[in-house]
Formats: sequence, C-alpha cells, structure tokens
Amino acid sequence: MIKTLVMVRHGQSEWNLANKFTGWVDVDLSEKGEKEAIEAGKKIKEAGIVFDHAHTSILKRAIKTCNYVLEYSEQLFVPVEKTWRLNERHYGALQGLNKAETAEKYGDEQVHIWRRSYDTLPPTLSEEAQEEQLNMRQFKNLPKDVIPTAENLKITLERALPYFFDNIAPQLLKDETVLVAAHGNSLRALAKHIEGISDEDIMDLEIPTGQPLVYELDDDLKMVKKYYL
Ligand SMILES: O=C(O)[C@@H](CO)OP(=O)(O)O
Repeated sequence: MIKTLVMVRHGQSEWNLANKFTGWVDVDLSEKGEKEAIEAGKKIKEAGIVFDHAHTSILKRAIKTCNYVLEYSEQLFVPVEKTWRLNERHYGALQGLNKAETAEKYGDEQVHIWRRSYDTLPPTLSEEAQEEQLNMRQFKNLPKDVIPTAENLKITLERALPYFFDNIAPQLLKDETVLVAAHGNSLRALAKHIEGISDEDIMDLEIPTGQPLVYELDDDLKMVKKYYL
C-alpha cells in the first residue's frame, strides 16, 4: 500500500526576506510567509489530504507554518511533535550575515560551496556566540554535545535521519499520513534519503517556501512519486 508523506518548508521568514543566513536563529515568518503557510493549508484541504501525525522543528517559523497548515486544512487537532532534529542546518558564524554581502567579500563560488556543498562546513560560531546559544531557553534542555557550532548538509542528515527512522517511518509503515513542516536544508536532507539522491546531485535540489511537497512511498519507504500541490 502507498504511504503518504507531505513536506512543507516554512513560509518566507523575515531573514529570507532580508537575504540573511538564518540556521538556528529563531526568526519569525514574514507577512508573505504567513500567507504562504495559509495557502499551503488550503491546498492540502483541497487535495483532501488527511493527516494522522505532524512533526516540526523547535524554531517558530516552522512551528507556525505547521499550525497554519493544520488550521487551514481544518485538522488542528492532529498531534504535533517538535524536535531539534528537524531544525534548519546550523550556519555557524555565517548566521545573521547578508548572503549578497558575504558573496562580495568571499566570492560567489565560496558562498555557493558553503550553502550547497554536501560536506563543507561553514565557519563555526565564536565562543561568545556559542555561550549565548547554550543559554537560550529552547536549547537548554538539550545535551551540550548535540548543539552544533556549524553544520553541513551531511551532519544535518545524520542528525535528522534517526528521527525519521524512529518517529516518522513507524507511522508511515502503519499507513498513517504524515506532515513534516521544517526547513530548506533539513527537508533537503530527508529528501536526499527518500529519493536516493547522490552527494553531488543534492547540490541542485531546492525546496521552495510554503509549497506542499507530496511523497508517495512504497513499503520500503522509497519514493514512487513526488509532486507539489
Ligand atoms: O539561511 C538559511 O538558514 C537557509 C534557508 O533559508 O539558507 P540557504 O538557502 O542559503 O541554505
């Protein structure tokens, strides 16, 4: 039997709009982002998709998107689990910098490598920024060892996949329909696994904000079909 997993990247955030590296910084949705998330919910309702479970990160742009999607598809009662493992990939010392200005300073190629290469790490957070991060309430109950100072897509995949295997996959295997509302790079990581994309080809995969991406999966949770609503 075909299993259905719907991924939604959060709607445009304030820092997507400002063209800043965001990562684990907890920025809000922009006005456009809220509209995108509402539209995503309406499309899911029109498509008649009925969720049994929803999963999101511990960052408000994804949490709010998840809530808007459930609200506007009239299924706000669906249980939602929040996990740091679905957080955006941590952008290290690039967080808060403007992407265009960073490209002017370091060159387009370097910035493209930082943004899209599978295994190149961006520069890590300063000690001061690390300390600040450790004191943030939403990260305080996480073991220090799992809080990154910078991540590439490979590390993002390695921390997102255990959650997929332990929490999402068992639900899909019971033929339950699952929503994952998360981030550009945490969703690229899951997509890499589900679609079997190579380390090279994953550089070209972009997931747009607020567009529901439907995966139909076989009994081994491999992709049979994917489409955007
Ligand atoms: O800034 C970020 O955290 C991400 C997602 O918006 O950006 P990028 O597309 O450069 O990986």
